[in-house]
Amino acid sequence: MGPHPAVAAIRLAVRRVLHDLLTDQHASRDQHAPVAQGPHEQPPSPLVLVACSGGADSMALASALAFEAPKLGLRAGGVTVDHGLQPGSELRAEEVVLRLRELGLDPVESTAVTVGREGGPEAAARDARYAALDAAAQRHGAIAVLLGHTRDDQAETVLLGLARGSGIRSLSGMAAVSGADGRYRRPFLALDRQTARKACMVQSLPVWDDPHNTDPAYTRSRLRHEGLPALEKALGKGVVEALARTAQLSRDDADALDTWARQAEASVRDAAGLLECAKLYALPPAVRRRILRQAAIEAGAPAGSLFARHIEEVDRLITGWRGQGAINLPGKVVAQRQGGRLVIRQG
Ligand SMILES: Nc1ncnc2c1ncn2[C@@H]1O[C@H](COP(=O)(O)OP(=O)(O)OP(=O)(O)O)[C@@H](O)[C@H]1O
Repeated sequence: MGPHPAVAAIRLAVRRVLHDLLTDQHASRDQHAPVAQGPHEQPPSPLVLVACSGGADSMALASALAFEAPKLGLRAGGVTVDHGLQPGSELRAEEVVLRLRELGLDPVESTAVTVGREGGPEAAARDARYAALDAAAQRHGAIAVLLGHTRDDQAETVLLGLARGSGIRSLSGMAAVSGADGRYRRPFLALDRQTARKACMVQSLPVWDDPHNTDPAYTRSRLRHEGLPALEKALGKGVVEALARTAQLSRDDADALDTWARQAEASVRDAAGLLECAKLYALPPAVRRRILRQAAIEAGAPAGSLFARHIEEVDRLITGWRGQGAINLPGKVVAQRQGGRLVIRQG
């Protein structure tokens, strides 16, 4: 008898990503000159880490990685991050370490971080977590770090982006591949959370439910427990899948527009490299605003504090010119129109 369908589904999702990783590995090895090896020196087999909170999604992911990696000649390890946000969090992290070792992962480690305040509690925890995962990947020379985000997480991310009102890039949710050199992989992005939970249940894997996931103080938690269920009630069960599909479509659209904007950018600059307002005016707004945003970032505006409303205001120097003064942007960057040129620079 084969494995339970939920277990088969999580393993297949992981197998696909491991295959992609091996293909990438071979491609990059072919590009580089072969490394001289002594007669008995065997290069260690590549290591893939799973980032595991101990929750159902990442425990399911860890179990599938432990099963699939050795079959493909890969080593499987795990990292759990102790955010130190609740009393006893270090004990829980140690428990996760034990569970991962029981699955046969090696190396396994827990890493403690200090969570700051910047950008709110969720963003601060996320920043600290990714910094720790990056460091762990480097320390162990891992070729990838797997994350347990599911289709449901993707749907939540799309809704959060929609509510921010900031364009299709934020509707494109999380990428299946991201981070430095495509280090982060999300094998479960097309898998529903129920399947991951089921896979843990039938494999008798104990899981830990993060109290933050049910804490109504967190936006994502409210969305998960109130927002999405209300949407499903109003629009039907397919809404999660539709939102995840929206993410993929939006990502493709956003990528295409970014490429278009990069190509158009050179053609709207004069001989001195200044942006010409008349040429910008002739471009579609989606392309023009991307060029303006990029120019502001290059002038020193921090991307994370540059919002759609900032760019809209700069855009009005092009499309609604009536002699406005200089516009202040984050990072002390100033945008102003001078003699048919748009000048964006640090003020
Ligand atoms: N403390 C942590 N240590 C290591 N990895 C983590 C930690 N918290 C989250 N992750 C990684 O990020 C992914 C998404 O986490 P998040 O808390 O947003 O979602 P989740 O649905 O609650 O996931 P899970 O059920 O695995 O906890 C997890 O699946 C895991 O891969």
